[in-house]
Amino acid sequence: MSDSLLQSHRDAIDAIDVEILTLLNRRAEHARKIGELKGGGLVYRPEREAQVMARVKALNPGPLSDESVAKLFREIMSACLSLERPLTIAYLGPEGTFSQAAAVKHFGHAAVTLPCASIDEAFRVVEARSADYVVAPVENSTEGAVGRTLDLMVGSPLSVCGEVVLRIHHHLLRNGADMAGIRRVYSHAQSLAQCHEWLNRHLPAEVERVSVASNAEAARLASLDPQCAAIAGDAAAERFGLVKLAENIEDEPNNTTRFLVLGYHKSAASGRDKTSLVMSAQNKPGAVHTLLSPLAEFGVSMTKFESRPSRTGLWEYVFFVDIEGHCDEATVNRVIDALRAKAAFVKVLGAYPVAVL
Ligand SMILES: C=C(O[C@@H]1C=C(C(=O)O)C=C[C@H]1O)C(=O)O
Repeated sequence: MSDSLLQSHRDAIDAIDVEILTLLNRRAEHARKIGELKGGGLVYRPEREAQVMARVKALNPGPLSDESVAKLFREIMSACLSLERPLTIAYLGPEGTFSQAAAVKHFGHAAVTLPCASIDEAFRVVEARSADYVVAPVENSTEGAVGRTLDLMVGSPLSVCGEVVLRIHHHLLRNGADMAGIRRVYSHAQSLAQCHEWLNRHLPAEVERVSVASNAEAARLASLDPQCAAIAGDAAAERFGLVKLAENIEDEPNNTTRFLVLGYHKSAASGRDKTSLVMSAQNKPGAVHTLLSPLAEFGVSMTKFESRPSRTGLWEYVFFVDIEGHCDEATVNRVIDALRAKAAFVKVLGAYPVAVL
């Protein structure tokens, strides 16, 4: 490669960077003006952000991938929004958990993330208005529902206003160079379960598996004791300076966790939304079938169905149902009315844009 050719490309990049900088700041000025129009009220608009991301993906001429472009715009919007007011996002800590990674994926790096000791506490700080939104795991593709989040949503005054889908990669981490002499492996119970087969194949049976409150806590414990290892992700490995002895050890290669974003504000319709509901059925044969019949009647698709024991009676259940569309749209609205006519209890947990990234 000739030096002059290289230099000419670098000169072109320098000139383009000046243009990008000007345009970014022009964009930020508009966002700031919008903030003023909002008068210090609701600043974050999930439906608008989803539309901006979907639009740039659709318009993207390449060679950058649609995903790269969406990620860049996520950060641009995060920085623009922080000019209005930085958002505080509560999550199940400590720092380095997948919940924190999900919060950053959804709100970008300009948001302030607030680690909490439990999912309960993360809900409570938002309910008490000490943080703006909570990002909580709701289901994993290998392990199924996160019961605590579902239970909390039933009684919480917060509404779901977004979802985040995160690919989960687990690594075996240690404060040491190889696998010799590991006595104990720490991780969150869900992660131990997600790596169960790998652990059976690669570690002696006598190695103790100890479940702790989070993967980041597991990494912290492993960083203190060289006889111990942890199963956790990249963020925790970096945060506690651990060596990755084995990468991507999850049994299911498409291991993915879905998180929900909840706050006091509702999301308006974006054009591509989901509505999450919880309802109860009477305890008699065919009750669930009858309960769900309005969905078929109105041609509304269900993207999730999950049952949980209700806290009110033995062998009574509540059902968590996600449907396509926004509850403000006519058809979805009519379906919800029809469900209310059949179910003992229906609560709309929230309506929100389908995850774009
Ligand atoms: C600028 C706005 O406020 C925020 C920032 C956005 C952006 O940078 O594009 C989009 C939605 C809001 O979260 C807006 O409401 O349009």
